[in-house]
Amino acid sequence: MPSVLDLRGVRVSRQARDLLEGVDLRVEAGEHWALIGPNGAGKTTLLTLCGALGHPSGGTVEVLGERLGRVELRELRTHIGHVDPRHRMLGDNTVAEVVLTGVTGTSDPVPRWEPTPDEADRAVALAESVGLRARVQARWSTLSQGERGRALIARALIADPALLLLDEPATGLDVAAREHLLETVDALRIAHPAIASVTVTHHLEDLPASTTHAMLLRAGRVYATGTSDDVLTSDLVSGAFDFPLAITRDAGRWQARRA
Ligand SMILES: Nc1ncnc2c1ncn2[C@@H]1O[C@H](COP(=O)(O)OP(=O)(O)OP(=O)(O)O)[C@@H](O)[C@H]1O
Repeated sequence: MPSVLDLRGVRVSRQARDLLEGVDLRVEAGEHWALIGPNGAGKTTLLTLCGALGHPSGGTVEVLGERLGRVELRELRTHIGHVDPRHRMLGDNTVAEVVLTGVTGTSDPVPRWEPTPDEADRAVALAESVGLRARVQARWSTLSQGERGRALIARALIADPALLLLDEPATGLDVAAREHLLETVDALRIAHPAIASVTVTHHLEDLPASTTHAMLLRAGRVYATGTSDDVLTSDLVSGAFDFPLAITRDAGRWQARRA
């Protein structure tokens, strides 16, 4: 079986600057990766390639066994759930409508497109599974930031993705909403054991306990990569951030403070 993600020697250049250089990343089914690094390290740029939203300037990127550059990116994207906090929509859609845009792969409901009864049922079931049972018909403008984050996870899951990408899913959430979200992510990893995921975060505290692997990026290069316990050490994280940090792991969760 091909890897879910296989990136080799990847370079991304913009305006004569390398945003990524020499990046290798292989993600297998059932693995849950954290992508960590200081501002501007290239995390979002790397996630863009994983999500088949762009091509590398050099090296090769295979997503779900398909080589970028040789396949239609749009089709490939239907197998990827991408939870992006910058997700924008034009209309004030309901939670159920937002979840269903995961079927059409669009930001807003497609005019004259109707879900099958099965798709409509699945949208409601997924909204319920992320704790939005009472909010299925609520409009986006009335949702809290935590409810929006959970609605976007349900949207990402409706197409049964093999790969889930989470870009700073906990940003802007209060502590209770964050814990709720992390429980949701842990639970879905148990419910869908074959799914692979990559989560970008600035804060180790925002990583679900089910995180299996980590990559530290620094200035567009891989600083460390491997299992989360090998990579999320005080020495390596301090090196990546150029700041003395003490990393601890307690009951599966990580914490960082000044060393
Ligand atoms: N289209 C572009 N043209 C030029 N530079 C870009 C472009 N997109 C991103 N950059 C630059 O590339 C670098 C990496 O950006 P990226 O968003 O991938 O970093 P990041 O690790 O996600 O950062 P942050 O933690 O701040 O979100 C940054 O210095 C950014 O300014």
